[in-house]
Formats: sequence, structure tokens, C-alpha cells
Amino acid sequence: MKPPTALVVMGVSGSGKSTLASLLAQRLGWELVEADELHPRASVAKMAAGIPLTDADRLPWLALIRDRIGERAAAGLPLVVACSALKRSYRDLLRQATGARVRFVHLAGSRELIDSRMRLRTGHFMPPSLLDSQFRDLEPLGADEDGVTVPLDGSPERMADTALDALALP
Ligand SMILES: Nc1ncnc2c1ncn2[C@@H]1O[C@H](COP(=O)(O)OP(=O)(O)OP(=O)(O)O)[C@@H](O)[C@H]1O
Ligand SMILES: O=C(O)[C@H](O)[C@@H](O)[C@H](O)[C@H](O)CO
Repeated sequence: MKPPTALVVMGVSGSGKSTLASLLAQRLGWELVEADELHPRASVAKMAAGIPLTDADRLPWLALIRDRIGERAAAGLPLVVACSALKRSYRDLLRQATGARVRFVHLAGSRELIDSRMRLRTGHFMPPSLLDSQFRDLEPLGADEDGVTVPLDGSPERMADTALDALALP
């Protein structure tokens, strides 16, 4: 039997992860996990204060997400996860989830476009001032990693079509 898929929508803050992940979850009929909701309060406070997270902040959080993927896989359930997963080492950690095929959709685009979207967004803890540090940490999805890179300048519907076609899902 094929292992259930965990489809991780990744990218810097404001790249459209939550928007695309919820659309993909809806289209596929899969559960959605929003990794931002799993950050400890101290990490959210840090980001809200304009301080970038470090590896030490992120590793226990990524381990939690890996375990969540593993639990669902053990129940035979696929899922969609919205998670920044900026560095390859973070994705390696997520790929350690037991029993799942972990695949990625990297939302890629210009700093300028993302910054303009973040400035329009209200009521979110993440300040646009952290975008430079997000790009510094970003290691784009490699050609050898299981997944697809999607330009983030299309409509969410078109981006979902592109991702699902490229991944041959459902
Ligand atoms: N394809 C799109 N076209 C235009 N605007 C978009 C698109 N996708 C997302 N947006 C808008 O851009 C902003 C950022 O999107 P979203 O919150 O989904 O990003 P995110 O990567 O989940 O952000 P964060 O990680 O900071 O929570 C939102 O205001 C959203 O409505
Ligand atoms: O790894 C990180 O630095 C974080 O996950 C961020 O990317 C934000 O939580 C998210 O994007 C909200 O803006």
C-alpha cells in the first residue's frame, strides 16, 4: 500500500501558504494543519516584536509537526500542512515523519510583491520588517526534493491547478 501523502506548502511569511494550503485541503478533501498555530507563545511574541526565530526556536516546533504528520499517517490519513519550512534541514526533519510521503509546494516570488501583500494584511502577528530575515533563511526547494515550486503571482485557483497537475494529485 502506498504511504499517505503529507503535502507541505512552504515559503517565507506572506507568500500565500495559508491561502493555498486551505484551498488544496478543500480540493483534495484532506485535513489542514496550520503550523503557525503550533508555534509556542514565546515564538509568536518574538516575531511580533520583530525578532527573527532561530534554529533553536524552530526545531522543537518542526518536530511537533513531523510527529503530527506521523500520527495521521499511522491512521492512513493524508494531510496538507502550511509551514514555512525555510531551510533544507527543516524539510529533512519533516521528511523523517514515519509512514508518510512528505512532499512540498514552494511558493516562490519577489520580495516586493510579498511585502506589498503583507502591508495590506491586517491583524497578523508577523511584521513586514521580518521579511528580509525570512529571505536570508530561505533555502529554496531543491530539484532533488520531492515537490514543486509554484510562482506566487497567480490566482490561488490557478496556483492550486498548477501544483496538483505537477504533483499528479489527487
Ligand atoms: N494568490 C494570491 N494573490 C493575491 N493575494 C494573495 C494570494 N495568496 C495570498 N494572498 C494574500 O497575501 C497575504 C498573505 O497570504 P497568506 O496569509 O496566505 O500567506 P502566508 O504565507 O500564510 O503568511 P504567514 O506565513 O505570514 O501567515 C494575505 O493577505 C492573502 O490574502
Ligand atoms: O519559520 C518561521 O520564521 C515562521 O514559521 C514564520 O515563517 C512565520 O511563522 C509565518 O510565516 C508567519 O508569518
